[in-house]
Amino acid sequence: MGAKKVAVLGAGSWGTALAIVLADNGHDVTIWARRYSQAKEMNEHKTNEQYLSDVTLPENITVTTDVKEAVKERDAVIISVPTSGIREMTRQLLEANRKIPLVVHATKGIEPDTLLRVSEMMEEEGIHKLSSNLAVLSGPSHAEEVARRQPTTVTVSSQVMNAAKMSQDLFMNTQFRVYTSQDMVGVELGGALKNVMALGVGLAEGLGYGDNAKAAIMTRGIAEMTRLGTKLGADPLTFAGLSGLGDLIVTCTSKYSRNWRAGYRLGRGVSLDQVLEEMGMVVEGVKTTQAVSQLAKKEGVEVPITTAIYDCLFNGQSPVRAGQLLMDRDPKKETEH
Ligand SMILES: NC(=O)c1ccc[n+]([C@@H]2O[C@H](COP(=O)([O-])OP(=O)(O)OC[C@H]3O[C@@H](n4cnc5c(N)ncnc54)[C@H](O)[C@@H]3O)[C@@H](O)[C@H]2O)c1
Ligand SMILES: O=P(O)(O)OC[C@H](O)CO
Repeated sequence: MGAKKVAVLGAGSWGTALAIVLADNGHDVTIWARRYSQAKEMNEHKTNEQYLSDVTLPENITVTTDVKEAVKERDAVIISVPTSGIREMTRQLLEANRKIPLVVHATKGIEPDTLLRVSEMMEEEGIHKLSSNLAVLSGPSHAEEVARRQPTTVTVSSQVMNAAKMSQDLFMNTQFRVYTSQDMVGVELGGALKNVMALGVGLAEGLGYGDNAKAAIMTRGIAEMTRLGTKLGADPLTFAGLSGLGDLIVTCTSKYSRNWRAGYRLGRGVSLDQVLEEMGMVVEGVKTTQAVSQLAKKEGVEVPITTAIYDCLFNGQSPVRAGQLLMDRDPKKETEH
């Protein structure tokens, strides 16, 4: 593929790491950052100290705080802001009013209250007026490793196969291997739901529980994710892939995982407000836990692990008691739904 002009909206850890992949592929990359001081640092010093320290940005990345400028004459726009910023970001994109051949979002969450996936939020805001090619990029990929060119595999998914293929061509390189999928529902849900399980594993480890508890939450967690996802129209096999099991493994076991770290601190008895303040970066799993609890109730799907985590986060439940209640449920067959 020839060099393209690409905009990345979001200068956090993930937006910056994806911009590095794109710049390595020879594309001309413009990042949109919210804060002028950050844009200035990235342009002048080629660093992003707050979100990705020890990384030098390639020369073919420029940074602006003007969305219109960022998306001018771009072949593709990548959106990498937290779920809470998706609507505003899409509105700003619509205000810029430029047709875009390809839009890829890389956000992992579900909106509380509306219970919509990220692509559904974007559709509701009218993204189709700018582009008929909307894809999601997801999978086991911590920004810290991607930015250091460590081997990583992800999935790009779109209902439009050509959009998935275009995304694959844009991002793929020898350290960043990209698979395609047409199960956007499953890929988006996998990326969002694994964050809830990572909070749970962190909580358990914060309590001092060991690898058995970790394996239990991960394995019964993927069963729970698959059960809810299938009810919402996803292909169950997607949950065995990179955007499901793959991302669950990395987020529940990596030292870089913010969701795991937040859960761990909660398990050590630190309050949710303090944990979020300490983190200084988005911990998507917290709001997603609220959303998944509501979604499961609405769909009549049993999600005992999510419910236990929800109670710890929002109902003052003690993590020890929540764990005990999970263990004391009625006996079941392993494959029972
Ligand atoms: N960090 C990773 O390794 C990683 C990997 C894969 C996916 N993701 C996902 O990517 C998304 C972004 O995460 P991140 O790690 O870059 O977060 P981050 O906390 O590192 O950075 C968030 C960025 O978004 C900006 N922002 C915050 N609220 C905003 C809003 N309302 N509107 C516009 N911009 C806003 C911040 O200024 C910051 O630049 C999340 O959904 C996350 O789950 C992260
Ligand atoms: O650091 P986390 O827990 O937000 O996870 C980041 C990515 O989703 C891992 O693939």
